[in-house]
Amino acid sequence: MITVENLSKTFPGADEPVRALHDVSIDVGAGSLFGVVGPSGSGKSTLARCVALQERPDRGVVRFDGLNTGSLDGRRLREARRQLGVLPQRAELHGERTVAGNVAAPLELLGLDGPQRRRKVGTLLDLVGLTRRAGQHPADLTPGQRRRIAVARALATGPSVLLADDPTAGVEPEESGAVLAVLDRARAELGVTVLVTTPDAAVARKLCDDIALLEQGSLVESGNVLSLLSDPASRTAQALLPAIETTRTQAAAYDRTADVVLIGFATVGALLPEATTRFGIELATIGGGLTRVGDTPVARFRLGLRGERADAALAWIAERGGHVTQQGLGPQGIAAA
Ligand SMILES: Nc1ncnc2c1ncn2[C@@H]1O[C@H](COP(=O)(O)OP(=O)(O)OP(=O)(O)O)[C@@H](O)[C@H]1O
Repeated sequence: MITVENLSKTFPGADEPVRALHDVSIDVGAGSLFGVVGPSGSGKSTLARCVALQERPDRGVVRFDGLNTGSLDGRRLREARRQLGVLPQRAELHGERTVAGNVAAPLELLGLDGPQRRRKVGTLLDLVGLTRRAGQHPADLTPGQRRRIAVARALATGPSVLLADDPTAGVEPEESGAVLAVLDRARAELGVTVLVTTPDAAVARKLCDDIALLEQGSLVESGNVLSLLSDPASRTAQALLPAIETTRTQAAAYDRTADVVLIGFATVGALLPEATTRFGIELATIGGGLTRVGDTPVARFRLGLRGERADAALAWIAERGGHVTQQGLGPQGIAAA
C-alpha cells in the first residue's frame, strides 16, 4: 500500500545541517496498523510528513500502491492527498464550534448536503464513542476526548490511510487506551490503513502489527512485531518484553537456567507444565513475566531447571514454538566460568 524507499531528509541547522532521515525504507501493508517508534528527534514526524505529502524528501521515493508520489503534478498530488487522513501532533479543534461541528467541517468543505453530513457525523461520533458529546464544545472535553474528535475529523472525508503523529501525546495514561482503541476501530470497521508515530514502545505493543524503529534518523529494525519478538536479541524484543530480574542466588538453586519467549495462548498456557510432567524434571519460572502484544499473550521467563532430562525438555519446548536462549549452567557452571 505505502512503500517508502531510501528516504533521506536534511534540514539546515543553526551550526550544521540536521540529518532528520537517512536512507529509511518501510513497507506499510494495506489494512495494517504500522508503528514508527523512536525517541524524540529520531525523525518520526519528518517521516510522517513525507508520507503525508507535506514534506518533500531530499532523496528517495514514497509510493502509494506503486505510484511514485514524487512524480505527481498539482492536481494529481491533491487527489493523492485526499486518500490521506492526517492527525497532526498538535491537532487544533475549532473552539467556537460544537463537537459535531468540528467533525462536520471537512464535509462542509466537500459540499455534502445536511442529511448526508448528519449521517456521516453520527457514524463517526459513534466510532469514537462520543455520540453523547455531540452538542458540547471542545473546552468541555478532556484531552483524550478531544484527540478522539480529531481522529473522527481526520476520518470524515473517507481516507484510505490515517496518519497519526504521536496520538497519545499530552493525553493522560488512563485515557490513552481509549485513543488507541479508536485507531484500532478505524482499521477494523472502516478498513483504513493506520500509520502511527510514537516515542512510547507500549503504544506499539498494544496497537501495532508492524513496527519500524528509528534512531537518529536511521532505521534500526522493522517488521512484524510478533516475529521480531521471536528473536530475543532484537531491539523490539528488548523494548517490549518483560524485563528479567533474577539474582545469582535464585539461579544457583538449579542445575541450569534458560530464557524462553512464549507467544500465543496455547504456548504460554500449556508448554511449561507439559514439559515438567513429560520429562520428569523440576522447572520453575525465576524471572520475567507475562504481557500482551495486541490481543496475543506473550511471556518471557527465565527458567530454573533441575533433573537429568532438562536439556531434552528445553529442546522439546523449542520444537513446539518456544524461543529458548541463554542456556546457563547452575552452581558448578558458574564456579567454573
Ligand atoms: N523544519 C525543520 N527545520 C529544522 N530542523 C528540523 C525540522 N523538522 C525537524 N527538524 C529536526 O530533524 C530532527 C528530527 O525531527 P522529527 O520532528 O522528525 O523527530 P521526532 O522523532 O518526530 O521527534 P518528536 O518525537 O520530538 O516529535 C530533529 O533534530 C529536529 O530538530
